[in-house]
Amino acid sequence: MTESTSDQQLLYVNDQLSDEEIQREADLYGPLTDSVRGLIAATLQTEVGESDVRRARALIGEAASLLRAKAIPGPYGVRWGASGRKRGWGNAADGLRNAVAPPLNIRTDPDGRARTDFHLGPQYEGPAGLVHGGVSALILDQVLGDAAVAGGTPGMTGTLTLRYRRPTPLGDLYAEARVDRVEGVKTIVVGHISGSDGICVEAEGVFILPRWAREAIAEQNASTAG
Ligand SMILES: CCCCCCCCCCCCCC(=O)SCCNC(=O)CCNC(=O)[C@H](O)C(C)(C)COP(=O)(O)OP(=O)(O)OC[C@H]1O[C@@H](n2cnc3c(N)ncnc32)[C@H](O)[C@@H]1OP(=O)(O)O
Repeated sequence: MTESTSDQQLLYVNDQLSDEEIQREADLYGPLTDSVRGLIAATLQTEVGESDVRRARALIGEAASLLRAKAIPGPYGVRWGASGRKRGWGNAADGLRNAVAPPLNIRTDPDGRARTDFHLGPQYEGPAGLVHGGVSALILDQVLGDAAVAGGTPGMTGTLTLRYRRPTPLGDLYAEARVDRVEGVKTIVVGHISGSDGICVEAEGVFILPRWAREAIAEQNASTAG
């Protein structure tokens, strides 16, 4: 195992928070994230005068100092509470505390399906009025990955193949994914993003349970059996 792999594993933490504490945190930080999302869109769209822009900068600086007065030193990681409820709240695609992430609210089924109705505002623009292709890839990576998790075969993205069939308009969109097949440690998932005119982007992903996770599971199984 490399040093960076073991560093990464340290960011998977069971912090034993109760469901009530987790909900309290979600109720506190979710609206904060939404406020910052609003700020990102306002920053992009504002046409106020120079002095108001300067004043806004000062206010944002003040808010950032207030929040940084007590903060974790690095990434949020992935955390589990006492009941097993998972929080990937730093996730760039759907983290509850990450204002860069569009609010995806992905729903899953245990048969390996995931879907989400979502809205992409002007901050996700690539070509004029259209969704940036990298943003579509980000969302499909997450939705396909969540389908693999839901089906009981989680993994890191090994390969993600996309076909951009038609331009994806900003605004209200839908994405879905399903596990197509499992081949040993590889889970092959297919999915798409669609807009009001139909499917815009199709995706196929190969999700692989990494070697370190396979070894950890094998060790755990051996110690349970012994
Ligand atoms: C707990 C685990 C994490 C769970 C995360 C849940 C997140 C949920 C949300 C997720 C959404 C967000 C998700 C993200 O953003 S994940 C972030 C983006 N992805 C990465 O950073 C992955 C980086 N790569 C790796 O970590 C390793 O290379 C992986 C883990 C992919 C394989 O390294 P490993 O050492 O394990 O591989 P192996 O040599 O034993 O080979 C095993 C098998 O795999 C086949 N193969 C190998 N590489 C590839 C490839 N690139 N495409 C297709 N196939 C590949 C290989 O031929 C063999 O097949 P077979 O011979 O058996 O047929």
